[in-house]
Amino acid sequence: MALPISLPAGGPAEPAGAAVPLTVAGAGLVGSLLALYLARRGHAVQVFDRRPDLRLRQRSEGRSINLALSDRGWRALEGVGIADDIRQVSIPMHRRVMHDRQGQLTGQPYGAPGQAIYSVNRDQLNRTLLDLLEARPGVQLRFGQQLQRLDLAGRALHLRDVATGREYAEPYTELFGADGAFSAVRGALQRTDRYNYSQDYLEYGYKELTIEAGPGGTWALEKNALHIWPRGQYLMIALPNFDGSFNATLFFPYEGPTSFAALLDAAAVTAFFADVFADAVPLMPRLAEEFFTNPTGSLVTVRCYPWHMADVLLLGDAAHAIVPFYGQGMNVGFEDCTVLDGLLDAHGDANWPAVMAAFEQQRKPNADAMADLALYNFVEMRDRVGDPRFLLQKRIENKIATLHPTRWVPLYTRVTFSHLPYAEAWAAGQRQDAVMAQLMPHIQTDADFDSPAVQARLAEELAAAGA
Ligand SMILES: Cc1cc2nc3c(=O)[nH]c(=O)nc-3n(C[C@H](O)[C@H](O)[C@H](O)COP(=O)(O)OP(=O)(O)OC[C@H]3O[C@@H](n4cnc5c(N)ncnc54)[C@H](O)[C@@H]3O)c2cc1C
Ligand SMILES: NC(=O)C1=CN([C@@H]2O[C@H](COP(=O)(O)OP(=O)(O)OC[C@H]3O[C@@H](n4cnc5c(N)ncnc54)[C@H](OP(=O)(O)O)[C@@H]3O)[C@@H](O)[C@H]2O)C=CC1
Ligand SMILES: Nc1ccccc1C(=O)C[C@H](N)C(=O)O
Repeated sequence: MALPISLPAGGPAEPAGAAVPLTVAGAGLVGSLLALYLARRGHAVQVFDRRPDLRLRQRSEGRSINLALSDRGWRALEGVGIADDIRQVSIPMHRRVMHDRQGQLTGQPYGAPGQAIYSVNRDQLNRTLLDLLEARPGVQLRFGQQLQRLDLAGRALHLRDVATGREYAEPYTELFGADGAFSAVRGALQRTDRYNYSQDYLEYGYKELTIEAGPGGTWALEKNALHIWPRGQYLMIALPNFDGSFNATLFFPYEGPTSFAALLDAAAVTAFFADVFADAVPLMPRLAEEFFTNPTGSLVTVRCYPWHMADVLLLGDAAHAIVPFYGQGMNVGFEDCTVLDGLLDAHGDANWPAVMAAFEQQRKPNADAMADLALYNFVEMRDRVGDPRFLLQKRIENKIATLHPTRWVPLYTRVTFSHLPYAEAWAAGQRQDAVMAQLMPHIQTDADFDSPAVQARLAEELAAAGA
């Protein structure tokens, strides 16, 4: 294909007779899983990423090292046959464990007995996906190739070889933008007429820190739990690793009296943590060093539309970056892959315009709902989980769910342990919140739930909510 551009065409030559490949921008979690789905359908696929091959480096770069994987993500991994392998290297977290300032613990199960979210190592998951991908015929992985500009009209990628600085152009037929929250593919769509785009940064940043393993690689905190230190205006969380350590993340204001801007030296950091996270500090011997060495990440919600234009489709964080508080960002992106695969079954592998149009119509409302849910869970995690009334409310909701299992499925369960569209889960959750707002003023203790007055009220509220 002739390119209407002046840069030299380049990149590895296509093998003679090979099918024209589909192109995936980004070999992160979603790009590599998507490419695997496409390759399994018999497509030739080329994937490029600006970073070097992560399988060649010794250790991770120290950013969002582990992730919570839940049912939607598992289903997507099952679709490419690697769920069982990943399960072997993941740690189930059955409940939240909240740490108050005195080090007192309270627990809150995530779902029914046996249900859990799973802590997985980002690098390990990405490596596994890349290994599988590389083993497929017709797949070309190209690392260290940065998309600098996309020519939508000319169907051409302008790439830069990061190691050599060489810039070159390359044609594409169908392009999948899975290049993350700061997507260059999306950047090109944004410059088209009537493109809808918004980005909302929180006034908070995040810092990843380490809770060290106990003696002999044991876990110094409860292993099968996600730990939360809710402190009203900020919080710290920790997810377990296989080696006995935990990855802790501090979500903290950028500015103000209690903020990153106010903690300027090691003494200030150590004193602050000793005051507010007293039980964690003895387990964090590298706290001050890590605090000043590890980067502070920003937290952004990106909404945009359309996701599909001129043989391009956005997926994963490129289409819908959300704040991490529900532990769903990767799961949404993985569900994108399952949905796209289903649409290819329905429309056929040659009908890309129909598939891409159906994809964005189906996914956009659900991605928007998940973005709202993630912000909702921010308030829950930093503040509400520390409130005994909130924990009482959650216990009451569990009782309602046990008594009326078909009429009351908890919001967390719908989001995390189901495949219900996120928009439906969110709408049901809002109806339940309204019911609980009516009920809770009549409930001061767990036992109050059984009183005839409360039961009568519950029946009325359930009927009114159409639950
Ligand atoms: C602190 C934190 C905690 C999180 N925890 C969870 C969790 O527990 N559970 C969960 O489900 N989700 C979680 N997430 C969200 C999750 O990390 C993302 O949703 C997920 O990584 C999105 O995958 P992706 O492939 O779309 O993007 P990415 O993983 O960012 O991959 C994008 C890829 O594109 C490449 N790229 C970028 N720009 C270019 C370019 N110009 N040219 C070529 N290549 C490019 C990048 O190098 C990268 O490899 C968390 C996020 C954060 C920040
Ligand atoms: N929704 C959210 O709040 C966030 C989501 N994420 C997601 O988490 C995943 C992994 O994150 P990680 O590997 O740490 O990725 P990074 O945060 O390291 O982002 C990758 C690259 O994006 C660029 N970048 C980072 N922050 C910004 C910013 N605020 N504005 C513009 N560009 C920026 C940087 O490029 P350069 O070095 O060229 O400046 C960075 O190297 C990704 O999926 C990302 O999509 C990451 C952070 C926040
Ligand atoms: N993975 C995360 C990363 C950052 C912040 C929260 C999470 C969670 O998973 C929270 C969990 N879903 C919860 O509701 O307790």
